[in-house]
Amino acid sequence: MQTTMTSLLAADSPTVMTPITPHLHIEAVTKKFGSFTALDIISLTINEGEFVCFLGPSGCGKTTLLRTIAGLSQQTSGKLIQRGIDVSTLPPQARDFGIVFQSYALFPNLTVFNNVAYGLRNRRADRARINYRVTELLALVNLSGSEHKYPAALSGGQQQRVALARALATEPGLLLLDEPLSALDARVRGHLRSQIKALQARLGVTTIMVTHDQEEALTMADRIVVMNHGVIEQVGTPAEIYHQPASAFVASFIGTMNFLDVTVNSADQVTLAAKPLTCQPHHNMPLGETARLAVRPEAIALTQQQQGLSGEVIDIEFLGAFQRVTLRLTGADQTLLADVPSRDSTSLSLYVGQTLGIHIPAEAARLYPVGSDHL
Ligand SMILES: Nc1ncnc2c1ncn2[C@@H]1O[C@H](COP(=O)(O)OP(=O)(O)OP(=O)(O)O)[C@@H](O)[C@H]1O
Repeated sequence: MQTTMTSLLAADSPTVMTPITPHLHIEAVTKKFGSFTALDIISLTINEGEFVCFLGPSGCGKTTLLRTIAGLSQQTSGKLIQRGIDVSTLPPQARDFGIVFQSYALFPNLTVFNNVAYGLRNRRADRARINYRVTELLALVNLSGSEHKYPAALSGGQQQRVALARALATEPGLLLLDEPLSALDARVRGHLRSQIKALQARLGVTTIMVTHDQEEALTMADRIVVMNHGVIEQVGTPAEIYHQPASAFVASFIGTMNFLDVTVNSADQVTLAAKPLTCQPHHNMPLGETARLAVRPEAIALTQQQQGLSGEVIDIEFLGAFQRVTLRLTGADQTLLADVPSRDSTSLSLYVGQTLGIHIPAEAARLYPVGSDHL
């Protein structure tokens, strides 16, 4: 049980004071493989009870960071402080975590019961304690009654739930999940996603999950750490990452984003297709120069009025809840995507070849330097 309370999250609520206590400090961790830098001076604090996702494209260093936290890979420099203890040089078995890998990694020759009991036996827990704990955990992951089965007799999703129970058996302070859902088919993945999230919230165990799946990160994480080329691009809640991407990389990696060439007129004014447009205030963007304006398709409103910015519909894609409309901007060789909710599409009576007014709200339009949006 953690007793030190280092800060409070309560700014706008006088009655509810939720303590925030750091669980893990990652301090300037660098990992080199020969001359290649896989992690470049990573610093991050993960709080007690948080669900944090490391998200990024293949090769960005997220697995290396998770393995370094577990002690399965030794950092070249930097420190790891867990609950106030410097664990930087401790071997994995001396660190306080449970881990679930992508490949279920269960012992094939042990029953479900014995797989889950494994860590407890290693710690010489008594028989009654083991029975109680394994029964409790199998109930938690909805696998009561499977005690005597062998892993081969279970589905992928069931095996991963056993792996989760096994990782939690010794009540670790930290749960590490290394792409735990990526080997499963989409339906099982969706189901297990909500099960893991509910279990984590119920147990309150600090959890770090590595994923390259943005939807997984957005739906499961309290905070997302977006990584690219061994550095952290942004740390934030799913809403912050989605609505206020700190870099063009984050903007292009998460969700669908339009990037449009504009000319910078002032701190919050640009010209797009010869029309003035207000955007979020920016800093350090040279006036008179070209920049990239990022705006999400769902933020754009299409209208029958054609004053101001307009475009010709060149494609309409039906996606159920909304229609994704591709428009070519009038007076510019640029296209953009706009999502029209299905309930609004009738009033617009959309058709290819039609010219429509395009409204881009200032709060949804952000500027980035040219060339920075490439993944
Ligand atoms: N043992 C190793 N020796 C040399 N290079 C390595 C080693 N392990 C990882 N790397 C390199 O470090 C970089 C980061 O690898 P890492 O596995 O952390 O990426 P990742 O973001 O988890 O990607 P993926 O989703 O593909 O696993 C990659 O370029 C990888 O090739």
